[in-house]
Amino acid sequence: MSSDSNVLDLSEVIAVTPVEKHGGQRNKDGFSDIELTPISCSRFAVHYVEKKRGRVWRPGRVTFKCQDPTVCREWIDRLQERLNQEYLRPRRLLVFVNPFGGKKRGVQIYQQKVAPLFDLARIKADVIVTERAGHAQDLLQELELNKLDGIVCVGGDGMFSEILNGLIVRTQQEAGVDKDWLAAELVRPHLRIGIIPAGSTDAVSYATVGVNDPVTSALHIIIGDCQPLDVSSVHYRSQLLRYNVSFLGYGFYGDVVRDSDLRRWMGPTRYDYSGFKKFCRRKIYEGEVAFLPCADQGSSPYDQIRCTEGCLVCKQAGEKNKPTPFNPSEEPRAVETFGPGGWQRVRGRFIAINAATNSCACKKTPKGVSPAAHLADGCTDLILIHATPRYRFLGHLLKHLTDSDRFNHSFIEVYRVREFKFRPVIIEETEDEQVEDEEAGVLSRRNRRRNTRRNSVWNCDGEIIDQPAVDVKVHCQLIKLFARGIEETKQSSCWPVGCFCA
Ligand SMILES: Nc1ncnc2c1ncn2[C@@H]1O[C@H](COP(=O)(O)OP(=O)(O)OP(=O)(O)O)[C@@H](O)[C@H]1O
Repeated sequence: MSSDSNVLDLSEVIAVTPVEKHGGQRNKDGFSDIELTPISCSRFAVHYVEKKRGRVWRPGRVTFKCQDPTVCREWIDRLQERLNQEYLRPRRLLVFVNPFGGKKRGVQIYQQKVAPLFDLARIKADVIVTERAGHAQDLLQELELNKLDGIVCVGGDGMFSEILNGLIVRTQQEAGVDKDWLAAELVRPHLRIGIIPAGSTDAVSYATVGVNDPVTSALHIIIGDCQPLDVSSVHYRSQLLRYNVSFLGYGFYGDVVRDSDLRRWMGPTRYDYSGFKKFCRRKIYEGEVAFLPCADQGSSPYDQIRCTEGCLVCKQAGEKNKPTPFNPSEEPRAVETFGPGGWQRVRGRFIAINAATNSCACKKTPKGVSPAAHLADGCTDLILIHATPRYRFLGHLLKHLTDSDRFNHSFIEVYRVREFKFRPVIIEETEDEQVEDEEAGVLSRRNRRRNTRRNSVWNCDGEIIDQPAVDVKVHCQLIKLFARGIEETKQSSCWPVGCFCA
């Protein structure tokens, strides 16, 4: 409900509860401390989503009074019945909590901010606090998932990535689809994923909800929001490496994540430290990128229009990519990969090769790496940053802070693509070495050619992929989140400093 309106949309009602006359003190998060259920109550509370500034949601509450307790009971029952008919609302969730993500507050965040709301909305949650990295992903291969309506992760992008990978791999296994085959048409998981942000960057939460606020995300889950999301699969030869939903970066951003991973003890500031360090070094990587452009999309990375709630570009892509019913007795189908545009190639010396499957917005880069990228159009924005002096690269990085045309540089090429491949060129470096001249029996300086591998790694949604030669393919709307895309607001936030975490 907006602050200037008295109309309450039933789809944004959290719960209806009986209230005792003097009960229901609010605490600072807006929860009611006393909720009693007397048989003869004459008041009831409607808990609803209250929209605050900056896309933040809070639980609001309005109390109704009835003269007759029977009428009151009837109101409660009817409204509850109506809420039960909202079939997209989850009733049972599996929740994974990473106790070590971000500022290590995952368990507290869940217990204090999320669990009371799930209880209020009568959602049954089976909670697992992870014991090690990879725990959630492993459990997703063996747990019974049939009775669930969704899976929730409490943590950052790394934790979300575990749930994403675990769920997609499990779905393909059950459907008999070969996940390693790049051309396979993947089967969409039926469970939605909810993200309660409790990490350092929370880029997926930013890109899909517009804010990293645990209460807001919990409310999106409760009212059963549904946002389809594109997923890229990253392969090396005939092997799946990872599924990814937002950012892939080789070169500068790969080096930053590799360096920052060694400095986890620094907390979220590790990204800024490693970013500064890698900016000063400015390594150049040579290689060839081949890509398949989105020929029929009617949108481009240079658009001024942003992907927001109810985006038409995503809607049209969804209609074109309706899943064909899966028949396990059939051979897995191959998706046609060579569209009318055909493959294109760029060979060069790059500071960075980035792919943004959505805007990749985060707190310090509010507009994202590619502001016009869509959540669910079946494409990724491939950004090639060619070798250039440091000051010009800095100019590009600083443009991440503003809405000005950040791709308007001669050293940057941007393409909206469905698929791409990268092959590095291994640089041979010449080094002066002291070697022993056996015949003369003296030490002399010689030029010796050494094969020195100077490869970067891929930053895959904040995780490291060591293999530089990758094939990447976007799977249109492969998963669904408990979100609704970015809601339009009048005010926009902009942070004063840039960040290097992409
Ligand atoms: N119990 C655990 N102990 C150690 N590591 C864990 C545990 N549970 C999950 N992890 C791993 O911790 C890594 C980081 O977690 P997470 O993404 O939640 O936080 P973050 O890295 O601080 O946030 P962000 O990814 O948004 O920057 C993940 O890759 C995940 O696999």
